[in-house]
Amino acid sequence: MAANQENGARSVNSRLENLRNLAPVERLARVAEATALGDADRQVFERGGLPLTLANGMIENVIGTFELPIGIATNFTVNGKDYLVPMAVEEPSVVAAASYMARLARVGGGFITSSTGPVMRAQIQVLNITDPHGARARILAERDAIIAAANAKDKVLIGLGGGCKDVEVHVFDDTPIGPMMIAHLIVDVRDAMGANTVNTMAETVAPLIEKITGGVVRLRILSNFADLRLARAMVRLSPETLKTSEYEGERIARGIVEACAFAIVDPYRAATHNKGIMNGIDPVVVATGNDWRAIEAGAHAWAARNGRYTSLTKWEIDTSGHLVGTLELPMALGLVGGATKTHPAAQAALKILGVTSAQELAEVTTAVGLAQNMAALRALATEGIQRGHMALHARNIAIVAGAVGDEIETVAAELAAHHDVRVDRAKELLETMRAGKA
Ligand SMILES: CC(C)(COP(=O)([O-])OP(=O)([O-])OC[C@H]1O[C@@H](n2cnc3c(N)ncnc32)[C@H](O)[C@@H]1OP(=O)([O-])[O-])[C@@H](O)C(=O)NCCC(=O)NCCSC(=O)C[C@@](C)(O)CC(=O)[O-]
Ligand SMILES: NC(=O)C1=CN([C@@H]2O[C@H](COP(=O)(O)OP(=O)(O)OC[C@H]3O[C@@H](n4cnc5c(N)ncnc54)[C@H](OP(=O)(O)O)[C@@H]3O)[C@@H](O)[C@H]2O)C=CC1
Repeated sequence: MAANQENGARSVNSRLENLRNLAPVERLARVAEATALGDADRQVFERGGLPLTLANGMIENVIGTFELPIGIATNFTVNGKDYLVPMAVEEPSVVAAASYMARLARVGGGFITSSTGPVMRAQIQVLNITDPHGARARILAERDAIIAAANAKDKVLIGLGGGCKDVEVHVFDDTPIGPMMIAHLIVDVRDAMGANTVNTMAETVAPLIEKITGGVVRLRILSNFADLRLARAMVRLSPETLKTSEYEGERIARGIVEACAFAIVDPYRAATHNKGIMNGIDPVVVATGNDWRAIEAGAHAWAARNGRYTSLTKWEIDTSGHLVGTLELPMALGLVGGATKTHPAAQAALKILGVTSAQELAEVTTAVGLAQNMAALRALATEGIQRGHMALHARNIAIVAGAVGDEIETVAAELAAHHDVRVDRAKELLETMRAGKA
């Protein structure tokens, strides 16, 4: 079904059946039709996303560009709206897994999400003070003047309803270099990721902070522990939806809850469990031109916020026997700023996604993280990860072994069918195939 663009609102049907069986060019046509993607944006994907001239303006000492595949996760419904989700990632089975869980979730209405406002913290480190608590009191007494100074320069952000909203002070009485006072600017960055925005504010108010405290300011930089900028996703599935030909739905639900309990108590497992969540989140962050290091830093800081590294998700069974999954984490994503506007593929990806605010982007991305975690736990708690993952990884192995063109699918299918996904086996198969043709 084509996108409905009436009144600026867009409605997409994300259940693009059979997309997996099309050639990439046919898939692009189908996605473009479904999302009413214009010719210029389509061409971005056909030709390769980033011209060298633009790349050269983005970072230093550019010698070329580095490409990743971009796939579309289908079936997502978030807060009653369908999304086709662009994911830029090198790992097989990630896009398939997200699409699969989104297909199951949509039976019960999809994902429910919410978020806080787009609020970031900038930190200003103040040294050489013998009375850090007195300095704290002086800063808080001058709160309004500090906010006014921070907001003096960024007229665009203020015009959009954003800007510095508050000042917090954290005192560390005992550090390796003596007492330290850290002032935080609490800034609503609207649709930006906000790092440059808040860094500029922190540098602007630093002389005022020195004057008020009598100390010396050193670092003036945002915190990637964006604990005031949280996104949340929730999903609820019936056992009937979860069941497969091999496993009862109740068994799968219980297996997912047990797997999550393992990650809640054991940091060795939590690291892998959370990596599985980031398997869903990072590809959307990359595809939309956002800063994935910032998202990773925020996620893991949040996972360790109570002093012990733990699971980012929670999986439970409610009183009616439904599986309920939740994910909450910092999600500092922008629709403007950074590379989001510079990179043509990021712009085209945002059009496919059809989000209209940074908060909406953060919420959809969090729903993808939750779906990805569910896929991994469902597989791990039942048949194991290797069947589904290695079957799709087999194409990679075939390429490593030297397969080209049609040989890739043929060799991969043979490897997967015998659950023997190894490069040396792929080479043997190739030799046999080529000898047979010669
Ligand atoms: C891989 C699947 C989905 C196969 O699962 P399956 O049961 O073989 O799939 P299926 O053929 O029955 O298809 C079911 C749906 O999956 C999707 N799907 C299925 N195949 C494709 C494909 N080729 N291309 C596109 N979409 C695909 C698609 O949505 C399809 O529905 P349809 O739309 O066809 O009605 C499943 O085994 C799975 O979800 N496995 C988990 C995979 C995973 O988690 N991968 C991440 C990499 S492993 C890792 O790094 C993380 C980890 C595991 O360590 C994290 C942790 O430990 O927690
Ligand atoms: N630790 C970290 O994570 C760090 C990350 N970075 C990098 O910073 C970049 C992101 O910074 P960011 O501040 O988002 O980028 P930009 O400075 O590029 O963009 C933000 C600016 O865009 C303007 N703007 C226009 N429309 C809007 C809108 N709707 N909402 C909000 N602002 C709007 C604002 O004002 P105006 O037009 O007046 O500029 C705002 O200050 C990323 O590239 C990131 O990698 C940098 C330093 C550290």
